[in-house]
Amino acid sequence: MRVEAKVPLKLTLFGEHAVVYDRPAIAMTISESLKVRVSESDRFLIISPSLNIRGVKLDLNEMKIESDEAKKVLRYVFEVLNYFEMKKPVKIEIDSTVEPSVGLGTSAAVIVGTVAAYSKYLGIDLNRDEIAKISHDIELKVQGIASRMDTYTETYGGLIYFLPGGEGFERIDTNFELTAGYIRRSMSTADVLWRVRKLKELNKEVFDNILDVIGEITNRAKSLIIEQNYEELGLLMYVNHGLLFSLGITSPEADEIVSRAKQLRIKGCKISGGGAGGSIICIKSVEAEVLLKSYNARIVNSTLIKDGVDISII
Ligand SMILES: Nc1ncnc2c1ncn2[C@@H]1O[C@H](COP(=O)(O)OP(=O)(O)OP(=O)(O)O)[C@@H](O)[C@H]1O
Ligand SMILES: C[C@@](O)(CCO)CC(=O)[O-]
Ligand SMILES: [Mg+2]
Repeated sequence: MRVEAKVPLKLTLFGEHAVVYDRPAIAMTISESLKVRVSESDRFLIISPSLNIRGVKLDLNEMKIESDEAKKVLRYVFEVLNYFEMKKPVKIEIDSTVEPSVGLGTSAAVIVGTVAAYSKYLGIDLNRDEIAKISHDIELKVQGIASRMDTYTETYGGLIYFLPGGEGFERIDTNFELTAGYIRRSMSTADVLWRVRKLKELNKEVFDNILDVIGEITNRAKSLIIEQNYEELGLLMYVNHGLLFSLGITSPEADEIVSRAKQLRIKGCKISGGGAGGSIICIKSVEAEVLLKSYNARIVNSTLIKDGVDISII
């Protein structure tokens, strides 16, 4: 039997990082996706063509490759297999339409896809809430810090508003067109999350005030998305980006792109996701695409997808 889980990737519209501290956030699934295929094998095999591993140690006698880096980047998959007590050995193939670690929720997608496909292969029927909860718990275990946003958005799909307090979420039933792309990153989202945590410990009051303003922006943005008022919404994107800059989450290149966007009167632009480079979203326009391309950004298909993870027996 071969089971395939197709997971839509996601863009964070507002509230990244703030959502980790129980502020609201808005995210949406897009046409880019990551697939996890699970099939019979006499030993555990993980195949992921888009992963680049730096540094290996080769035991020539045994012709075995050892890599600490490989162990680190595959921890998300390992923790899923551990959760299911590695009941049956399988071959796991991971194919993504984008590179790893670009601010599009690839870490969450690897987890959601492996949970969905491996549980189905084992004959365990999980509903979407169970897939989302198990996946969030695993992302939190691997990273040490994580909100429910990415794993729940990719499990359920659509344009989703996460309520303050870190519990509920609700679907926003409207369309929303963006121009999006990603540039190179200097670190993983987990690294950025821990750097931001240190900042919070330095000055909790200032940190919390900034997060409160991001929360207010996110709540206002929810209404503007529903009203399709992209003029005011775009202004809030610039403000949200500026607040992420104040928390050290952006990157010089991303800041330059967003500043140029404002200069070019592009309605709105901000980083999206973990930061340190990665994904950038703008209110849809030809100028935005030309700008992102001029910085060698990889343009992504940001068409809103209303369905979450899809599991099939192939
Ligand atoms: N195709 C893949 N195969 C195996 N592991 C992957 C793959 N893509 C991503 N990963 C795992 O996810 C990690 C990247 O997670 P990270 O959170 O930094 O990026 P992201 O999820 O794309 O961005 P964000 O969390 O900001 O949305 C990689 O280092 C690797 O461990
Ligand atoms: C940066 C962050 O808010 C979004 C990463 O896509 C982390 C999280 O919510 O777990
Ligand atoms: Mg991630």
